[in-house]
Amino acid sequence: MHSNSHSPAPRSKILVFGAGNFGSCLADHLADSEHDVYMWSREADLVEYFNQHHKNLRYLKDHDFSTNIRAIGPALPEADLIKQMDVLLFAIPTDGVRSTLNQLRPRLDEANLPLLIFVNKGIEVSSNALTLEIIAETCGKDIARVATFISGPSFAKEIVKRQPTMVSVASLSEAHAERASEVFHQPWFRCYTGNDPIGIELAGALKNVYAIAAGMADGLGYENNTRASLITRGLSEMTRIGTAYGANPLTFLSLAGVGDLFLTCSSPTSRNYTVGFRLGKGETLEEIIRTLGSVAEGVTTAKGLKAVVDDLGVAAPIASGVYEVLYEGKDVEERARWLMALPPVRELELPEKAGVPMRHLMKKLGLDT
Ligand SMILES: NC(=O)C1=CN([C@@H]2O[C@H](COP(=O)(O)OP(=O)(O)OC[C@H]3O[C@@H](n4cnc5c(N)ncnc54)[C@H](O)[C@@H]3O)[C@@H](O)[C@H]2O)C=CC1
Ligand SMILES: O=C(CO)COP(=O)(O)O
Repeated sequence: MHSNSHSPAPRSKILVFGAGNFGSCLADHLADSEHDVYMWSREADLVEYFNQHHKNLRYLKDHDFSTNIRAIGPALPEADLIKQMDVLLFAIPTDGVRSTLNQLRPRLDEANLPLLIFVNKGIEVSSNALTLEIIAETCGKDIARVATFISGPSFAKEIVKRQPTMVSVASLSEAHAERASEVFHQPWFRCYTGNDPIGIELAGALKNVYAIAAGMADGLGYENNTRASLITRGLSEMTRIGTAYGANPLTFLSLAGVGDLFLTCSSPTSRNYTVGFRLGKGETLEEIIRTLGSVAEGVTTAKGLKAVVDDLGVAAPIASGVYEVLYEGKDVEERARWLMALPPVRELELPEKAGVPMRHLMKKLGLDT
């Protein structure tokens, strides 16, 4: 008999790396979906407290977590535990991915590889690399070709309350994207699959920089017209950069693109928006980072993005303005006036010469036919 309802995914053994807001929230979602969940943290006190109280000592402190999650750490898990896993989920900031994968690589059995899912949203500071490239460099091209990426409008604080949420899931291997979607998909958490992981990654990383810009505008006291314009021009800018990189322009209309851009540019729940808002109110970046209590990846990504944009030679005035405030000591209000005083341009323009970074990456992955 045909049914439209979703049949439950087979029960999987899942190891989540990272026990911050997003790692612990996703561990909770997966455990609630009947999977067996392990959650690794590098913080020994968090591990002990979590296993005793089913509460996270530092993040989402009010939430009662599923008793079906076992916290482990601070040492990274050994090969015998990893061998038992169907899924490894990475929920650590982009700048921690390379060292984590370097340590894990010898413990992975390539003949029996678990499904790898990445949910970080950023560009690595030291290399300007996206996560797909980091995976290729640390784990090899065969593992990178089947790695999967989840991104979209998904505040951890709302997922733990089971607010209806929808995300994009992408991989160069659509079969693997479908597996990742099956692991996560629930009536309160819908997944939409695709085959443009570079586009999904760029969208997730770049929206954090535009969220800082939107927060700055709100902090300066500008109102709804300004925010809506910034979101739209941010989308235009992010699509131009992504297309020049080699991503599919349509990806920027996805949940990971405009969906997450809209979310983070319009809510104080976003840490990136909050960084911008506080800068707009006159606080220093150092003070904001010291007191934020959680990562705002847009701050480091603005640096990597500046290098990427300069390399691609595309116009990205909003991203440049954010970079100049964060790293060149420019005044927020002066940069806002500078943006408004730029000469008029055609509204929608995609770059003619596109795809050089993507072609380099595909070559690294042995997909340059
Ligand atoms: N919080 C949210 O609503 C969402 C977050 N994300 C992304 O997920 C990633 C993680 O973010 P959050 O969990 O919110 O950050 P967080 O600041 O709440 O927690 C970060 C976690 O990563 C660990 N960590 C930090 N550096 C590490 C390193 N070098 N090696 C190993 N572990 C390290 C920390 O100990 C902590 O457990 C970020 O890329 C973020 O952009 C994506 C969607 C939603
Ligand atoms: O990516 C997010 C929600 O989709 C979280 O945004 P912030 O990192 O700005 O809090």
